Amino acid sequence: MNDMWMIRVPASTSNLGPGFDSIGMAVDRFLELTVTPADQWFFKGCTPELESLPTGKDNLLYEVADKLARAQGVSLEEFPHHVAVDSNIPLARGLGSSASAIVAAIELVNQIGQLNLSKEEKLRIASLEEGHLDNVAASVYGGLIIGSHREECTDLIHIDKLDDIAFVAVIPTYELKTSESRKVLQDHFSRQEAVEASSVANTLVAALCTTNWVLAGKMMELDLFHEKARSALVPELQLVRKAAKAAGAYGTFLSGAGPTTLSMVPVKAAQDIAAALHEVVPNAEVTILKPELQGATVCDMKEASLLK
Ligand SMILES: Nc1ncnc2c1ncn2[C@@H]1O[C@H](COP(=O)(O)OP(=O)(O)OP(=O)(O)O)[C@@H](O)[C@H]1O
Ligand SMILES: N[C@@H](CCO)C(=O)O
Repeated sequence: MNDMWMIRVPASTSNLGPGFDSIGMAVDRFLELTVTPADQWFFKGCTPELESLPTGKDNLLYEVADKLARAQGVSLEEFPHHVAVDSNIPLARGLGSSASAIVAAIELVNQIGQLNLSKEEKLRIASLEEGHLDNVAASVYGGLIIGSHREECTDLIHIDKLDDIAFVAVIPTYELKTSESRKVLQDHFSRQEAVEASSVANTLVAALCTTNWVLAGKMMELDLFHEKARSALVPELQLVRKAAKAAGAYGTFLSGAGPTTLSMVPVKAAQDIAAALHEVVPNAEVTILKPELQGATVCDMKEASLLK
């Protein structure tokens, strides 16, 4: 890569209701790193939100990159770079900002250290770093991913037949850290609860894989793994769900650990459903997101200008 180059990583939603920690989808918001050789490492946030993040080696991007570099026998110290960090993925809203940073960091080391990591290797490294695969896998692969991350192995299926659907996102002004949102989760399920919860998840997967959006939307609203426990942290979830369904949405779910809610909708109805939801939650940002089929990419600045 010549003097200046770019890493572009899509945002992601995850869970999609009952696909807890195992289903993710990339959406058309992006983290973009512009990387230039320099005499020391420096991370410059290009938005007010990102300007609040560390500029040095305590930035998550460097922390993840350095951990991988050391494991691969690469010394980042010897290859300092200036990294301009731009992103329209809000922090702590359930749209995978930290996951996009983890994936970007892996791409950074892969490029600087000329590691030639495969997508599967990037997936494994990112899933081990994040602790679950849903957001990071969607950011690596793009599209829809359905997978299982276990101590010994990470497996997934990648789906990119996602025509005719969009998401109406309701992004509240308040933050909800994933770490906080995971603290309220139920630790134990009875056999009957586990069987019912997994039956809903299995049917969601089958519906997504066969583009049966009506059935997928129904299953998205029947989660038993996490949304009930989290509804106290995101009080508007039921209100949005009811209003979105009345306006023609397939279904509404908590995006990742929240607080953003996503309503899966027919593309042609997206604008009308967004207007209906804006009425219901006037203080939140209501916006339309589309599935993003392109996963993380590294390119020179000429190619980068074509991506916009
Ligand atoms: N684009 C980024 N660049 C550098 N560091 C980031 C970036 N996004 C997130 N981080 C780091 O990760 C931490 C957690 O990220 P975030 O605040 O987005 O919450 P989250 O709950 O992990 O994820 P989500 O964004 O899905 O809600 C942040 O406090 C920040 O230190
Ligand atoms: N599956 C994770 C996603 C976090 O972004 C959770 O729900 O906690």
